[in-house]
Amino acid sequence: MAPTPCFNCKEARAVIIRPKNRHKLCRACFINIFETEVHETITGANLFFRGERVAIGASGGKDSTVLAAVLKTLNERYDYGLDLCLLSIDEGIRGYRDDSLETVKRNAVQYEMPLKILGYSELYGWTMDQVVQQVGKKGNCTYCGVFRRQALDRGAGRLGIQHVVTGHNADDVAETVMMNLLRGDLPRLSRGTSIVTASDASDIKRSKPLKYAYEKEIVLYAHHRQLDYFTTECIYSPEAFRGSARTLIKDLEKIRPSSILDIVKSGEDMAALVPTGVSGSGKQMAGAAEDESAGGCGSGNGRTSGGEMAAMEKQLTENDAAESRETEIKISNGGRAIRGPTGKAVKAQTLKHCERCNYISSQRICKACTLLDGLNRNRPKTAIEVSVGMEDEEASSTLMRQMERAQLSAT
Ligand SMILES: Nc1ncnc2c1ncn2[C@@H]1O[C@H](COP(=O)(O)OP(=O)(O)OP(=O)(O)O)[C@@H](O)[C@H]1O
Repeated sequence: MAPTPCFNCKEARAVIIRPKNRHKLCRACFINIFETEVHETITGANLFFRGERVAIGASGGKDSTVLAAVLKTLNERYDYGLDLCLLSIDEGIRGYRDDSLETVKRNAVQYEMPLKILGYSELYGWTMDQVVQQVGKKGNCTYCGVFRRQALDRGAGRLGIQHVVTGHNADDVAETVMMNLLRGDLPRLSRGTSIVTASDASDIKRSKPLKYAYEKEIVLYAHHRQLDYFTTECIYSPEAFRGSARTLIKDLEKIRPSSILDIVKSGEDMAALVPTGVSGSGKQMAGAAEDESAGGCGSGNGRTSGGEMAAMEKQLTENDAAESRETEIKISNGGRAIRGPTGKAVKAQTLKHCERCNYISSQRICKACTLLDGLNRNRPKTAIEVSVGMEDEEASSTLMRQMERAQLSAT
């Protein structure tokens, strides 16, 4: 059978069926179309200004690696004039983040971008391994998510950078829309849909240049550009509700590929109904700093039903091998109040700074400090349990330090 020509250039052989619209494309056209679409997202939303310093939230996974590669390409091709760097948060998960950070270090060399790594242990006095030891696997994603959002802001602050971009893609956004729709939280749905989250109270703006890129296309792009990225998923379990929303999105995509973008668009339309003081999108927002969709992690874990993405990556590798042999807010419509997940009418949030750490928060004490309080209260018990069986000098001095810290936090 004669090879199918590329839908775009009509010349080269098509080797990719685009997940977004089923067009058959050659490698070069697919790469070019993918990059052009991200460029259009960037220019359409006026994401950057010339001379801007931008930190790429880099986890070493496919999304942020593709984001770094595409931004480098577009910055050169269209002369954006951006000063790009990589910012990685080390959550302290042995056997996962330590390995993925090795990938980020290689990416820093490959893309000639400076890299800053900031750890939870340095910022909070806890690694995620210690948190999980204390709280168990269930619910640990909440700690990790809250800590990471703040860590990205703090990392950017230390670098004197005011814009952090993350690799959240269309699937992530659709998932957030779905989750918040199912729990009846329109303000949060609106924040998760917004391409930019920024706050009057914070210098740090966050954005998602891959907002309209399908996860499957990100994998294809990474594969066809032979990018160096880390595939292992987080060893701790994902939040069950998020996992179910993911499965639902993936199932819908199988039946109707446009579902993902349709859900994103519907989310945007619904977001438009939410007044900015409530939604927190745009520059007037409140509370987005602490919003769960803002800083990752959706956790790659459980992202796809039945490890679909892993299977796709495996298939791609196999194909390659084969190839080588070949205030109460009313909406205008009806004047009904916007309701939050508890069914109560949502009031416009007032921005404050956390009394402990000064981070932006709609509460007196921010979420991270509240979580840390709980962890630190139980620290002496953990410190003793953790150290059972540790006999060397280093172990006992670690124990002493932990005990001292626990005592300090208890006073
Ligand atoms: N440890 C981290 N350090 C810096 N940025 C991070 C980190 N974890 C997540 N992010 C940012 O948040 C985005 C979404 O994270 P999430 O864990 O949901 O990702 P993912 O879809 O598996 O992304 P990736 O493929 O980039 O790991 C990432 O693309 C990245 O930009």
